[in-house]
Amino acid sequence: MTIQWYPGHMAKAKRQFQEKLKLVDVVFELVDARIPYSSRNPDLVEMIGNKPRITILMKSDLADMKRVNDWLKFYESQGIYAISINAKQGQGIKEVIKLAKVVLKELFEKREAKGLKSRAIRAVCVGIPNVGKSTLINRFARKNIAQTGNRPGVTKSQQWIKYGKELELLDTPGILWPKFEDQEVGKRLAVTGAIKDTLLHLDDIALFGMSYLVNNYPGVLADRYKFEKRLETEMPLPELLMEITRLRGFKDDYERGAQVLIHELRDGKLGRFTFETPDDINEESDFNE
Ligand SMILES: Nc1nc2c(ncn2[C@@H]2O[C@H](COP(=O)(O)OP(=O)(O)OP(=O)(O)O)[C@@H](O)[C@H]2O)c(=O)[nH]1
Repeated sequence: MTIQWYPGHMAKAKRQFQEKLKLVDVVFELVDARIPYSSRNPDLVEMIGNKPRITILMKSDLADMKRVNDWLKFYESQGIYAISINAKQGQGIKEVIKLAKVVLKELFEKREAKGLKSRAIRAVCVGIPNVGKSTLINRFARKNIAQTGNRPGVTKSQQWIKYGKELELLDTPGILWPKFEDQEVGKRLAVTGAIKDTLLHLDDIALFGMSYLVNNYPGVLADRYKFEKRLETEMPLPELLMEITRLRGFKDDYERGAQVLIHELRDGKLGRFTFETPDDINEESDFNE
């Protein structure tokens, strides 16, 4: 599902998320490991205030692990708890819980010192559309289908998913909008499939993806579409896209060529890529503000 965001939508989404926030100890902020900067909502930090946050880099099976590790180091340098997982295959779920326990250790020790009954950690997922919120929630749910049901003071529609005795997760996530701060961010969101193709021309997305690959992952396009590697730099990219279209057997159907290239890129058929590095954005943003 991709939502077109309007001010009314944004205000409502914010309100709904703030209601959920009241119920939890920790927020799982989901971002796409291929675009950890562009897929975050910069308003989140202000929205959650002092509440602890863990940033989860989703879809790491599609991302460039070297760059993902650079991102994890970057988060650490900023004092942000972060972890990369592959929710589709269920990898990293236990590590998320382990990290949540570390993050909340002090808070839970204080509760104990006050003589409060021990209980599971309560969490909520939040992220932009398509980032993998439902996939992650389902991963937690499969472990223990039994839901805790409604609890006094909890809105009827809010259900908790229990993961053993350790974690309770709200079964509905917070949904926040992506911010199209600039063209570049918009293109990164489009190339990974976070926003509707109709918002940008297909060939613009394809050409952006191709240019990124040629500059950062040379040889990948040539290997996939079986042309001479030197063409990646010698041929203007629109012509190269035309060539790829022909090589794929679509004659001069440039749109179809662009579409297939984008889909193959998104699905990981060309390899694993990350479209931004901490160095690209270091000066643009503070992740803690
Ligand atoms: N390769 C890969 N794909 C994933 C992963 N997690 C989710 N996906 C895919 O990403 C797409 C979106 O996942 P969802 O879980 O529906 O995302 P969502 O954030 O709940 O989306 P909305 O309902 O639009 O807000 C689906 O096609 C998933 O299969 C992952 O770890 N790896």
